[in-house]
Amino acid sequence: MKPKAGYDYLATAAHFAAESSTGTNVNVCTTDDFTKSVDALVYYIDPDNEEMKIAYPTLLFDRNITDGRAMMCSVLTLSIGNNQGMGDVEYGKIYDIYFPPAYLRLFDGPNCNVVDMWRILNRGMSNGGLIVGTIIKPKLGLQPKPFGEACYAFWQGGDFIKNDEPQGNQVFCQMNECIPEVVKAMRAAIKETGSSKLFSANITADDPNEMIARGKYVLSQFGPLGENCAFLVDGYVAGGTAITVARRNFPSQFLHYHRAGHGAITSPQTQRGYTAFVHTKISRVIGASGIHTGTMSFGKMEGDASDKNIAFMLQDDEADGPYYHQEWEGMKQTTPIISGGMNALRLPAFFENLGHSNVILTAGGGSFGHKDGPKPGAISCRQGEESWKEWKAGKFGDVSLSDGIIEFAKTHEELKGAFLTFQKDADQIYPGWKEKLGYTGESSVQAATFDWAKKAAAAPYIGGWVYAKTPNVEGVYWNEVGYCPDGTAMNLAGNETNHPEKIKKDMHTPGSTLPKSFYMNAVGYLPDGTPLNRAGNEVNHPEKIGPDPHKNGSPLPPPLKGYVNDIGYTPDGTPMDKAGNLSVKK
Ligand SMILES: O=C(COP(=O)(O)O)[C@H](O)[C@H](O)COP(=O)(O)O
Ligand SMILES: [Mg+2]
Repeated sequence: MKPKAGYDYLATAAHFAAESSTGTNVNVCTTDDFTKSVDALVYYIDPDNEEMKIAYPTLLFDRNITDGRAMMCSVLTLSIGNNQGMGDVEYGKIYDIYFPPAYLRLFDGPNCNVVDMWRILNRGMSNGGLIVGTIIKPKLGLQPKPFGEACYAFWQGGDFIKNDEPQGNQVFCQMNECIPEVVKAMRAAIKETGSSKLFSANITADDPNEMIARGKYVLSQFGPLGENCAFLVDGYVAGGTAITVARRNFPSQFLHYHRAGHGAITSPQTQRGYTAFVHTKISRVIGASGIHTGTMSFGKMEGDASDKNIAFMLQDDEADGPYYHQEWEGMKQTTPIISGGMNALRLPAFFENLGHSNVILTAGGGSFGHKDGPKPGAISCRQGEESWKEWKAGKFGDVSLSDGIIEFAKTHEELKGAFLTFQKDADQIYPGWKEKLGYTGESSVQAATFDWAKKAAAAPYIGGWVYAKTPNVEGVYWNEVGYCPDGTAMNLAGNETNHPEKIKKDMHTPGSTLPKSFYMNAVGYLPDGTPLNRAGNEVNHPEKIGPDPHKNGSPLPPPLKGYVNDIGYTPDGTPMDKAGNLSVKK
């Protein structure tokens, strides 16, 4: 904390503590002995280094009326509330915060974390290693079908996909069309790869009811794959309350804390607020399963190699912050999610700095930017971990980390592909890589030369479609294709088994395209009048834009599966096809 010019350090510090506890700028006649017992106390000052330490009696902090538990918004309202705008304070920022264990226990803490992901991925319960993940890119602008195809393509090699933090229910990619595509892609990918897959769906909203509605909808679509589904919450912009809404309403789902916006207060350029360390520590207290921790200077976002202390504070049972030693007394870990400009080439040094690879990676550009596409992009990241482990185990002899990784790349196409794709990184991190890998090309290989959508669509289905019930309807029940979690193909699942004579061929073979889908928004217009065949990512592919399927006065497309109420009877016995407005239909 720094006082404004002309103000005494101790007096300002005391005012700061008073304003964040029992006091105001003057003495008030209502203060009594009890009030004084809950004053926040300044117990240390070092004016030269602009440091002060304040002890808050935990009694000051508000508790729930529902269950007596603590709430972080109260801690923050006091510790980083009014004091941020006081006339005698130049600036004040929290660099560390300590929670006495008895008080810490009153917070929810995480219920799930990477351990659950390892279990779902059949990697045991400890040291399961890197979760190779991505973010669906472009950040916005994909419609449901290409979104599902992007998931399908990445899951061929990777484990985990998250919605990018602004993706939700945009008009061109509504949840009720997009999520089924994701589930379809997940089912097919699980079958093909024989490995489980994970998806983190963004349920952030202003309204807790909306968040809960989104969460319930997503789970209803994932069905038996529910545990493969995490919920992403933009925890800085929507606030800790949104995190708690997710933590308490969906305690069994991995709670993915995205921190977009945090730089406004945590950046080292900012003299107010609190640091990324404090922000991240708080996320464990309130129950995030995983939080973005930046890349500790190895990626594109602000950060420092010493930020590994953030990871220790999140994952260890006791750890040192810059000022305080925290005991977590068994509170589960929050898993660091490393993200922001990461790719396979940057991973080995990152792991070496951290000392382990038990973290979640989300590499958007690092996967979808790989010259050969998202599958090799994902595999290259996994190889980034493997190569570091092999180097550490001495497999390449007494060579530098950089030389060890190059050695590994000689026999691993995907990692080699990362060198060819991310040449700028390769030049910086792996000097001499071109000669050592025998690469003679001059110009940089442009990322995204790979048309993953085309490739995903290349292999046709064997056997064709069996649901030609209504020739006009391209739509199908999306769960007619895919697999149950135990690998049972949908054509052999459920009541189909009672009618073996009717069982058709499995419509999906490894590598085959996902089934055609009919989107209710494939026909129609955005509020500004843009026809949907020219909306969103379609404009990036003018060669693919088809005619607008709707003309003035033309009939609307047939419904997917009829009206739910076109069969049956009303309570007075009227058949549904004669009820309501159908009774006047000629
Ligand atoms: O979309 C991305 C990264 O995309 P890409 O992998 O293409 O760079 C994330 O939102 C950032 O990681 C946020 O930063 P942080 O993780 O520091 O909160
Ligand atoms: Mg993002």
